[in-house]
Amino acid sequence: MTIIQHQMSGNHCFGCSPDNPHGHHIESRWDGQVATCTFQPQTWHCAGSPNFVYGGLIASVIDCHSICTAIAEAYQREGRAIGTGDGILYVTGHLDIRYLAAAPIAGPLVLAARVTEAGARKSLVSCDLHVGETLCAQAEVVAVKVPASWGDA
Ligand SMILES: CCCCCCCC/C=C\CCCCCCCC(=O)SCCNC(=O)CCNC(=O)[C@H](O)C(C)(C)COP(=O)(O)OP(=O)(O)OC[C@H]1O[C@@H](n2cnc3c(N)ncnc32)[C@H](O)[C@@H]1OP(=O)(O)O
Repeated sequence: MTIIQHQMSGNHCFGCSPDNPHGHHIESRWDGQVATCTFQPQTWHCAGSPNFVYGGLIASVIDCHSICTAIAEAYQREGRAIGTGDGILYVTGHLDIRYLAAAPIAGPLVLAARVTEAGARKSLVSCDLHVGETLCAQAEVVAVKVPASWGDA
């Protein structure tokens, strides 16, 4: 299955660049409809309790995974393989997360995202985050298309 981040060049993102040495290096697997991501939290990613994952980390992985899903879907809508031709870039306009259950630090966090509405300037992305059978977080993201030049170093 296509790993979205492996198809994009010039990505320096803390959450999703494969090349940022300090980043999370998330990988989003795209099947043409749904993107999935498995992220293994480390002990230092804990919240106030050592047993549960910090909410900001959850937001971070949801954010990147959802934006990369929007990018993948936009290339698909244009009939192009991800990363080919003129660059397509989206940023987060709005991120709305419901934290439904504390996420056990043992993880892994398993994310599934899909584009629910796609327009010329923005896409809406819905993302679920499970640990095991438990739905720990559910998010709605507004991904806004910006010029590819925003990705310039
Ligand atoms: C040669 C190839 C090169 C390729 C290079 C690629 C390299 C990179 C590769 C891979 C990258 C992977 C990237 C992952 C990134 C991770 C995610 C982040 O962390 S992103 C950082 C955090 N986000 C920001 O910093 C945004 C800050 N905000 C802004 O810049 C603006 O406010 C922006 C762009 C979001 C909106 O700008 P406006 O207001 O001028 O846009 P208007 O045209 O008015 O809106 C367009 C549509 O979006 C809606 N919209 C805009 N902002 C909204 C908001 N906050 N909430 C809801 N809707 C919003 C509007 O209602 C409008 O919708 P209607 O078309 O009318 O239906």
